[in-house]
Amino acid sequence: EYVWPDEQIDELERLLFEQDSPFDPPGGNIASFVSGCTGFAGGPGGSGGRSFGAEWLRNAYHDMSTADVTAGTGGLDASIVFEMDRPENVGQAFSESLSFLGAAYTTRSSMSDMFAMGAVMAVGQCSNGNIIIPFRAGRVDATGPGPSGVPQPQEDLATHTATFAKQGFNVSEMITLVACGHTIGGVHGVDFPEIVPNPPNTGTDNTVTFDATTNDFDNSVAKQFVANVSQNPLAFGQNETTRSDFRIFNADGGKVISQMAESENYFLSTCNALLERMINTVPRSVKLTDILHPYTVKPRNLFITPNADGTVFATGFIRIINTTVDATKSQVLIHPTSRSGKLLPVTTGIRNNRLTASCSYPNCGPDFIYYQFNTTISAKDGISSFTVEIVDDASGKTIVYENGGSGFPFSDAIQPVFSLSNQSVITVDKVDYTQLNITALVLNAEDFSDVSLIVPQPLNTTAPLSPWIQDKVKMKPLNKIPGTEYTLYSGTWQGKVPTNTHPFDIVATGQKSTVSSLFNTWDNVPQIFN
Ligand code: HEM
Repeated sequence: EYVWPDEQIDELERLLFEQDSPFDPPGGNIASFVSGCTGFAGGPGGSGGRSFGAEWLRNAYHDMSTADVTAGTGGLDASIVFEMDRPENVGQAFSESLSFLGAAYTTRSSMSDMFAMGAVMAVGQCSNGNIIIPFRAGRVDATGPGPSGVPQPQEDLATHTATFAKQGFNVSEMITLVACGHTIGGVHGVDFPEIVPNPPNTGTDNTVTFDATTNDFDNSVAKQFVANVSQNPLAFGQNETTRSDFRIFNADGGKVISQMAESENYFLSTCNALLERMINTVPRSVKLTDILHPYTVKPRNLFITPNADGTVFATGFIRIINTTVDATKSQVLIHPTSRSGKLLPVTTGIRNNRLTASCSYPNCGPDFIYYQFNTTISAKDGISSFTVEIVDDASGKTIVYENGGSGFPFSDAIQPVFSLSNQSVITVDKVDYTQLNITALVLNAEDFSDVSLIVPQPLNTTAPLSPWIQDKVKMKPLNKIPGTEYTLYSGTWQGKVPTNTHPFDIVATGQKSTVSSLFNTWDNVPQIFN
């Protein structure tokens, strides 16, 4: 069980398991772009005959393709974003993957982790949950292009065998991996006129799909190949030179592809295993985490607002896996602990019927229920953490979630006060700027020499992928709240429109200690429209 918070896990866990969430705008659900695995006729950036699911899978393979497992270099490292103009990377799959998956790129979710997750979601969605590739986090993004090395259809079998061997896959694995890739999507004549020369279906980028069930991650590609009734342009296309699938599927005399054709289960299980290996092929220096699983109990939006009467209002949401809690029969109790470790009065979590979350396709994870709590605490006591108790009213059984023993941290040492904060767009000399105006509560301000508002920004705004820099604004003390040890600070961060609204941090540093409130989403900051 995880201990919350965990900077390496939390954001990726949310993206992977909480795709449909009441807290995220609809566009925040990246899995929705591969929903149903169908082509996106009118979708943004898409045109008929294209499927984002197929593009995300191809994107992950091409990114991984430059791996040299003997040297321990390359692999899934997002270097593809610097390699899009190469002949081996023809087509809009890569720029579209970057724009859709890149929307989730943060200091806590590398682009390469997003590319891997895109493949997981594509295959999960397209197989209708028959393949759930386990996801590990921790991929590290390249800062420039890697060597060439993506296989191309006009190359001969010996070249392909050598290329796959360099990537760590033997001949049977090469056959499997190609069949697993070429079960969705197809060849687009607009990009490969030498393979699909005669527009067969104008208006769909002249696409010829690999098999008759292009929206299903299934073994049709193998079945049709073995039965000799395949439309796969890389197997039976008019151009013999580019029949790479034909040469590869026959590389072992047709053994593996026949096995895949005979058994859908075999097809699915070998694809699962090899695609997992594919997305976990990373430079030797990179250490991936264990397989991600959902938190049983995960807090969200823990806020503190000071009152005028020497108290603070503490509120938050608790996400609970729905098999752990019975919506009608369970009670969820929050046990807050004061700053000094004293137990404060218990408060009951309230379930809101609208606040449920889940992922988007079968088998990808559990459903969640959100409970909200709020409590008023004397500013003298303050708050440091809480535990969550789930009581089954029917049986009287109780489980306490202690987050590894110390409770879930919820500290009033430093907190943004959203009711006193805002965001807006201002125009200076005809240039638009986004302003983030944050007021924060700081306990025992005399302990700190610096209080800063930090909004990570790309180091290089014109590069397709850039590391982050910590764009820092010093916050100024406003006033001490009477009858408390809290001081309000305020700071304004400005960014040129279009602004990168990366989650922001508030950090107070002093000789004795550093306290922080990290990764706060702009969604909680009220907007002012000028
Ligand atoms: C010798 C190896 C391979 C060659 C020569 C090859 C070649 C191609 C070509 C020419 C296309 C058409 C792209 C387009 O028109 O947009 C394509 C599509 C595709 N490839 Fe491969 N491929 C190989 C291996 C793989 C592997 C190992 C995977 C993944 C496991 C994969 C996944 C895909 C997918 C999903 C598409 C469909 C893309 C779409 O519809 O937008 N390919 N491949």
